Amino acid sequence: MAPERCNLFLIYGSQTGQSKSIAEDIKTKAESFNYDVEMMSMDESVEKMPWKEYRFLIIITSSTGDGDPPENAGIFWRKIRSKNLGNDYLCHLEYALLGLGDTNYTTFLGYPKSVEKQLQKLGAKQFYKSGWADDAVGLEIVVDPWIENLWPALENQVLNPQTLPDTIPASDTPAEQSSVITTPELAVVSEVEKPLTVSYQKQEEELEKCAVELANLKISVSPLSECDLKVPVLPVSYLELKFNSELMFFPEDVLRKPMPSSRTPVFQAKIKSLKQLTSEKAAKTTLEATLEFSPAEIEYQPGDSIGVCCANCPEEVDALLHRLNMTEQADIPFKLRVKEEFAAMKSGTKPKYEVPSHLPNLATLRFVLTRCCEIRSVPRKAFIRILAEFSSDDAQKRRLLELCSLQGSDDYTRLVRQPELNVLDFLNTFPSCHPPVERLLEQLPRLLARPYSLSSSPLKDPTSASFIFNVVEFPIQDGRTYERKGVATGELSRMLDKIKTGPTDSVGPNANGRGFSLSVFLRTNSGFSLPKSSETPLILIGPGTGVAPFLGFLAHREELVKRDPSLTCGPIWLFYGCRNRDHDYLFKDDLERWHSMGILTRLLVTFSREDKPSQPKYVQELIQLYAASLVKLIDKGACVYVCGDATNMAKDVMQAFIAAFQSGRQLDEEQAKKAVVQLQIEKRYLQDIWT
Ligand SMILES: Cc1cc2nc3c(=O)[nH]c(=O)nc-3n(C[C@H](O)[C@H](O)[C@H](O)COP(=O)(O)O)c2cc1C
Repeated sequence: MAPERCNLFLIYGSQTGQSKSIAEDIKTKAESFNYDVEMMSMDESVEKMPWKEYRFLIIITSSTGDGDPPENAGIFWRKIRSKNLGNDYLCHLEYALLGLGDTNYTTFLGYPKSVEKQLQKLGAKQFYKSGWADDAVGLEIVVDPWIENLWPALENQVLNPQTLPDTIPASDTPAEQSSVITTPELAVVSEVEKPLTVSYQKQEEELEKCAVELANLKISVSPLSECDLKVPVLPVSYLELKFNSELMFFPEDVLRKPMPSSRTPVFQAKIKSLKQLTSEKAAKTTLEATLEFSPAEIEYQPGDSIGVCCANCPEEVDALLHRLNMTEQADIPFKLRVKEEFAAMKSGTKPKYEVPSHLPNLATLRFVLTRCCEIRSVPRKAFIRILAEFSSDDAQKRRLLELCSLQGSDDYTRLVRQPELNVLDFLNTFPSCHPPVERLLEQLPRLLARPYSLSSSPLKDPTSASFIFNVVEFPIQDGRTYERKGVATGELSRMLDKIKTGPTDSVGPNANGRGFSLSVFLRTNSGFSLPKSSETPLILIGPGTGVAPFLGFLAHREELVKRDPSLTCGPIWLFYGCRNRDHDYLFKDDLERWHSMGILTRLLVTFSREDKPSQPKYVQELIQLYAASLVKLIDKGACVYVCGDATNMAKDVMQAFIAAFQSGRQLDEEQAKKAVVQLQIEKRYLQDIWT
């Protein structure tokens, strides 16, 4: 309980919705403790600067791009760095900060760390140790205990303001960060749920029945199966659905609305072509989509990407509706609102509960589950707590409680998060669980647009743009109860199947029925664009589909040279990697043509699955081979661009450049690392990478 009526200012910076959803949880919990909470994005908070009416500030923010602010936190960042702010500008503020990042990125927690330093510079005092959560191992490992311990810290601070700890400076290295996140003083003190006793004999009978791959998800072992559990508080049920077949629902009105992450309008782009680039023998299937639009709708630059507002797989939505026993109501319009008891508010105050912003007030279940909700999202622990509540079988209920408990954190990470299970996997695995659909709508996050780097140049054709992607596939294993493809890549591959098997006229979903279309918006990426001068040497590293933006760069250069043959151009080196030259050497003809024209100075390709021991397998090995020339190019002002997999490739490539600087400039490892960091600071080592 809040020791006195107390205001909290809660702000979030979120690119893909995780920080926002954590902030929402904190708000709910804070209100249950009787705090008054004002919550908004970091950018929205700028108008309220300098927050004079608040004493306590809670910040939840992630890092995106390459240690950059999320899209709703950039204005905030500019504001707190304004030169005219004095060192005491925020000295009245006491803050707690939770940073979200991913150790796969070289600038782990870049933005939250920078925010913390800047807050301290402006005089803000830390009242609770910052939490640094790592998406690579599971955010909840840090987030859950950080939230649990926030309340005693806050209460203590309200009661004993003199005990404000000395501000703990933001740490810089990942090693320091991980020691912070695992610190034992974050031990949880939470409400203890009355332990549930269940018959384990029954569980053993179940074990025999269930498939081996589900056994671990469904069945626990001692000591977890025997201990008392600390589980999350059951979230309030606040939404209400009222079906009314006389209501009229127009999906187009909802689909035209901008996504929170889109700075540019969402529009319908026709698919001009969709084709498979890889041979049937290739291990991965790569497709190329070309979109058609009017130049007024989108004006892009090479290096930009496109956000595809995708739809969930219809069969999966059907299965979910069926499992929720809602098939018959699937297409009946409904009105969605906050239950009366929660909507009630004092005049002038904000309501405690609102219909989530990604859900329309009027829609059908099929529509919201197809277009609005991320039905593939990994259920958070609070959601699993709800699933437990609606399970009639004691053993299943107990197992669900274990999976969301503090004691079951390892199981949650290993059995739920790592295999990326979703709510349908849970409903399939726990057949006695029958949650009302409103509970899903309260918990499922927004279906996010999927970004793809554009692989074309507007100079070649301003009315079209292409992107390439691998069709992601997840087999039935590790608890996944059905086979699936990626959401957007699956949707595009289903379109391709229809194109292959029938005339597009009969199946096309767009207005005139002639073909297919996609809801898209442009995502500019000024941090990955071509240098202003065509004379700057370029070192491009993009194995697999990471080559996409570089195809745009090269097509752009080709057009520039066509328009002005006297243009002076610096050298371009491309490091590209495939598995096998016969199956997935994408854009071979274009690349060789650019090479023979002199647009591309060096075309260096590795083939990782060809049995030729003397040849390098991966791009980083090629970089090592050409280290001396690359260092010379960098000394002449070259920009290095890296695009593709963040988990291994980007780290190995950076390591290869560190080694190149060591040998090329006779530096020790520390000095070589600093040289790469210096390149990053000068915006000459640029990354567009993904996990
Ligand atoms: C395109 C992209 C870029 C990212 N860049 C970074 C980064 O530079 N540093 C980092 O620590 N985490 C990075 N991350 C990881 C996110 O910060 C992490 O997944 C976080 O949980 C996302 O929270 P949000 O949904 O609130 O934005 C990146 C994630 C994506 C998708």
